[in-house]
Amino acid sequence: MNDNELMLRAKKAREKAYVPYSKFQVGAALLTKSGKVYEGCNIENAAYPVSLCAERVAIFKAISDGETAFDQLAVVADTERPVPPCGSCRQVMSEFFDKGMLIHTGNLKDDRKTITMEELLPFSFNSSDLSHK
Ligand SMILES: O=c1ccn([C@H]2C[C@H](O)[C@@H](CO)O2)c(=O)[nH]1
Ligand SMILES: [Zn+2]
Repeated sequence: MNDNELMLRAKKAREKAYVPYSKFQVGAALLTKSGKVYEGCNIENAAYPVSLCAERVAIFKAISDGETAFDQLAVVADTERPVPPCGSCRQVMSEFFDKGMLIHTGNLKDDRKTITMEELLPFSFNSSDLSHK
C-alpha cells in the first residue's frame, strides 16, 4: 500500500459522505503499521456542530478497533488546493500520530501536498503538558 493507493481509498470513502447541509464531500484513508486501511467520510447532522470530519471518523474507527500504530493518512476533497484538515482534526491527529507521520492531502485534480504531523500542528498541546508539575 503506497500513498497513491491510499489516496484512491480516500477518494472511494469520499463517495459515502453524508453531507446534506454543506454538500462538501471529504474522504480519508488511514494506513496502520500492520497494513490495514480504515476509511472515513464526513458525517453531518441537522444540529450542525455535532457533525464529524472524515479524518476523525477514520481515526476513531481505527482506535475503536484496537489499532494504535499508524503509518500514513490520506485526505481528499473537491477543493482548488489540496484540502487542509481543520484545527479540531489536527488536535485529534496529534494525540495518535508521531511528529514524523505523513499526511497526504489532495483534491480531485490530483494536486497533492504531503506534510508531517509536526508541520501540520506545531507547538501542540499534549499529555506531557498535563503531567508537568
Ligand atoms: O478537512 C476537512 C474539512 C472539512 N470537512 C467537512 C466538515 C463538514 O462536514 C464539511 C464542510 O466543512 O466538510 C472534513 O471532513 N474534513
Ligand atoms: Zn476536521
